[in-house]
Amino acid sequence: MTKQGMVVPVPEAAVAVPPNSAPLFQYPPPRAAPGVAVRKKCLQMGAGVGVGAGAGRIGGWVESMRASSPTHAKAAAALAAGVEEERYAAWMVKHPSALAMFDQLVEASKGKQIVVFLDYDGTLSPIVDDPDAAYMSDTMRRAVRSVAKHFPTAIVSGRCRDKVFEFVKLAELYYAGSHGMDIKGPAKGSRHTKAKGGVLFQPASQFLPMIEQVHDSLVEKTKCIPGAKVENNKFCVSVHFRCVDEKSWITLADMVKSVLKDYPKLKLTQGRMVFEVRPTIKWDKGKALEFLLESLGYADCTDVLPVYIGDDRTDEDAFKVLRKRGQGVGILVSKHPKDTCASYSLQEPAEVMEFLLRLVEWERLSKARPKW
Ligand SMILES: O=P(O)(O)OC[C@H]1O[C@H](O[C@H]2O[C@H](CO)[C@@H](O)[C@H](O)[C@H]2O)[C@H](O)[C@@H](O)[C@@H]1O
Repeated sequence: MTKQGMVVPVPEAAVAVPPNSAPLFQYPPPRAAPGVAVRKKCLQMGAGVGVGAGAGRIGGWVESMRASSPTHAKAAAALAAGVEEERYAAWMVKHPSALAMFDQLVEASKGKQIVVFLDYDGTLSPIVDDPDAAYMSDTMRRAVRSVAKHFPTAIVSGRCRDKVFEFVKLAELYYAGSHGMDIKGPAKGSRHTKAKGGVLFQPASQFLPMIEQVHDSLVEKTKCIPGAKVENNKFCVSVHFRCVDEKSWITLADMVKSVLKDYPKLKLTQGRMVFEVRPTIKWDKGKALEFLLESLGYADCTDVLPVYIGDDRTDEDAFKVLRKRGQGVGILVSKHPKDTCASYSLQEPAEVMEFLLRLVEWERLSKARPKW
């Protein structure tokens, strides 16, 4: 553990470091186990995709679109060859399971206030074809409700805030919709803060009319592509290609780019089989995390431990903030090796739920434990 209390996994057995050569928790974490070929460091995840890209970049677009599909045939072939398995094992050394490392992780939180940040799609609900049907299970809802009883808890999503609230249905949480551009406190108020419910921050409000226009143009332009779906997320727009035939991906990408060329104040990023159209303002999930910590009174505190769990490229902005602060626990939800600034991993929403329930149980027991 560092001075600031950053928890970084160094699973002793897996890394096989001689006992006294390194502290148990190091920051930044060792990037590789001896003898393991490690790929490059954190990519510029979530970086904008060139809107005015020319023909030379088309190959890049397709690769990028394919990369957001874990079931792509190429990946399956690589898995069969065992390459993927080896890569996964090496990746797990760098990003061990937050469940396997749970005891060390909570040990490092002693004396600190844990604040929990949860992405929605792919973290609390499984990824499904229809974005309107990405329901959260009742058991997951109960787990999140229990977490919020013990720790300040926020949902940080690319979705429009109202939509994500419709799915989560818990009034006691903070919600940061539109990739953090629409932040609201708990409707019921929370015992964790004196802040009354209500909108806390909407840094992109002047973009509303522009986003409406772009949404309508994108709907019109892409309606000839079977399976394409345009989603209005209030301060941003998603163009889904999960259900689009791969042969039409480039056409779809070109359509999105052609609409955006008239809007230099908007940028394009890519998520899981989705293009995200967003204002160019310097605001993202990482900024939302910092804003919420500040609202909760933990701006420059060393006695706080933010735990952020997410599965998407846009969550990387939050993982980066935790690394920069030298404080907190970033957990990527993924079954596949990905370039990430997160320190830990969980495979899927079911594991996220297990992790949340363990956190609640640990907190309950630690309160019941006599303090000598
Ligand atoms: O920040 P998040 O809460 O993870 O939101 C990111 C995007 O999530 C949704 O799309 C993703 O989930 C869909 C439902 O499982 C899936 O069909 C799609 O392919 C995924 O990209 C949401 O629909 C988007 O608007 C969010 O931006």
